[in-house]
Amino acid sequence: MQLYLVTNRKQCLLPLPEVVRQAAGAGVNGIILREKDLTSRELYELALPIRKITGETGTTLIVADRLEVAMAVQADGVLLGYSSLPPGVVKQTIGYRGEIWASVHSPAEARQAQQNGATALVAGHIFTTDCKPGLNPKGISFLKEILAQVTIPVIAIGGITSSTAPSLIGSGAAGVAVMSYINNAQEPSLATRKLLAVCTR
Ligand SMILES: Cc1ncc(COP(=O)(O)OP(=O)(O)O)c(N)n1
Ligand SMILES: Cc1ncsc1CCOP(=O)(O)O
Ligand SMILES: [Mg+2]
Repeated sequence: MQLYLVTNRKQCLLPLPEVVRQAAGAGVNGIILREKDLTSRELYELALPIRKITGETGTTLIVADRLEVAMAVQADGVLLGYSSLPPGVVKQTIGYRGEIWASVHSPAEARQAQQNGATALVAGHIFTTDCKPGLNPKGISFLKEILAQVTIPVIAIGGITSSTAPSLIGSGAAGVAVMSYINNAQEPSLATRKLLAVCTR
């Protein structure tokens, strides 16, 4: 399984570019830059050094929500959520040629996203997480329902740690996306290595 870091600079004990540098250096497969509260200009300024770091390590960079920022920094793709442009608009109307990932929360959304040109899906939240307070986790059964609907890669998100990730091996998920476990770590490189050891088992 692949391992993706979803950024959250507010959880970080170090400056975000340093967390990204450590995770990328430790071998994470990709960075999903998700800082929804920033303006496009602010996100662009933050994305520039992160693009430089990921370029040096050959790590995939996906920008969440903001297609214009993804294009401006020549990221590998965009991750579209509820408040973003729909995948079909990004692909057909705009003609974006990069990766188009979609954040999905039901089998119907997953099917629709694939039909409209999504190249991968991020599905969750699978396990309990402080990032989705008061919301019941959807569990591995939900992941399986999504996998049954689509042929594109599906990445599991929500509550992924070195303790929960092993239960996803063999589930069919192409990867896992992690926020708290790495952003919030004293040593993001160590947290990344621990998760990679599980994911590559
Ligand atoms: C039921 C439901 N509605 C909306 C959201 C927010 O989804 P999304 O746009 O994917 O944003 P994040 O998942 O990145 O917070 C949701 N999670 N669930
Ligand atoms: C963006 C997002 N969508 C579902 S859970 C989540 C946050 C990541 O969860 P965690 O911090 O538990 O890795
Ligand atoms: Mg979501």
